[in-house]
Amino acid sequence: MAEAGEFQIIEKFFTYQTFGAWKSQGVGDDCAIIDTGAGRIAVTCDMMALGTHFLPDADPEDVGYKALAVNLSDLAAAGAVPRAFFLSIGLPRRDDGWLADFSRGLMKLARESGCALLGGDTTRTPEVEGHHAPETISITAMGDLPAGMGLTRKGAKPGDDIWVSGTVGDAYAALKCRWGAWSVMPDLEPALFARMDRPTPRIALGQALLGAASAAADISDGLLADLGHILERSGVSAEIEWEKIPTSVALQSMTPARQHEAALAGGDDYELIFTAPPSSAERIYEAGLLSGTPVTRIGRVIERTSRAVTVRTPDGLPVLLVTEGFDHFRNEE
Ligand SMILES: Nc1ncnc2c1ncn2[C@@H]1O[C@H](COP(=O)(O)OP(=O)(O)OP(=O)(O)O)[C@@H](O)[C@H]1O
Ligand SMILES: Cc1ncc(C[n+]2csc(CCOP(=O)(O)O)c2C)c(N)n1
Ligand SMILES: [Mg+2]
Repeated sequence: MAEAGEFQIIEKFFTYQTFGAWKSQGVGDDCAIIDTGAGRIAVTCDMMALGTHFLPDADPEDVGYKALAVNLSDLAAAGAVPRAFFLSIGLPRRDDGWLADFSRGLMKLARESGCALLGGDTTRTPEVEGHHAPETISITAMGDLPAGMGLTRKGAKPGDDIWVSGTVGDAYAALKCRWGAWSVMPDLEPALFARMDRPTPRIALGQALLGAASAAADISDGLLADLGHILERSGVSAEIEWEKIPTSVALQSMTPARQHEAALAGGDDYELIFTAPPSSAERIYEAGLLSGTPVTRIGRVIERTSRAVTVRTPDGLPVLLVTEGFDHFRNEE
């Protein structure tokens, strides 16, 4: 995990050997997979903060929904069945209107996914120079797995196909539009914005991939960044075909450079990216059908080379990216 920024912090300060009775596969996956003795559980922890993860004018109902959705997406990447979550929330002030909306969004997804709120913590955010730090929400979510099962980022083999669910790039494009940097036809805006506000965790697909996929991750930092995590942990490289990457009509209406940036390096997609041997292709299509989730084959795993991912285009031109994917602490040491 020799990477810059966010991942270097985790490697340097927060990667400890496990001790005690509960062991996991070690940090670096979407979930810790733990054999408790009584069974196998997957646990994840994801935070959202105003300004970093949502805009000041975001609808609090969307914020509540998304705070749980991003955690359920990590459980989906492990193939786990969501069972319970804990909510820690820091608020600068009491605002019952905001809280009622937040809670409605949160509980809607909790009910839909059968994932119960079992505890948490509520604090006022600290006051520094007369200002309270903004709203910060942290959720820890847990699910269970069949004995001995669970998807991780390790296990991709040369020759495996690379698959992605749904479409990628919309949430990033939506954020760019909201910042006023990019634009789309007004009739395409609502669907685009919904992808940023209410991501769909691919829970049923993740479970259907158990025993069929060789490695999996959810796309939060960007397709290339999260595929990069699979490749690194599996000790392999990849070739991707740009024209196979599934994108929405809204994204396709933008310039090729913007499509590349959003789909490959944008993030906030909460789609699953996974690998599987070609002999499992029928099972993967079946998993997509059973879970009602589109799945697309976008490339293949190759032996490790000096380059983690090569993106091929029909005209053979290289794909130039202005960003390498989301990293909270890039270029900051
Ligand atoms: N402060 C921390 N202490 C211990 N482990 C951490 C810490 N922060 C992150 N990790 C672990 O490092 C790995 C990468 O974390 P990261 O938050 O990037 O997860 P992710 O699934 O790639 O992204 P996302 O959280 O957006 O789904 C995970 O296994 C996570 O549990
Ligand atoms: C206001 C605002 N600014 C930026 C973004 C984009 N964004 C924030 S965090 C993240 C990656 C996953 O985060 P994490 O690693 O913390 O789970 C992305 C793509 C947004 N949604 N809202
Ligand atoms: Mg994840």
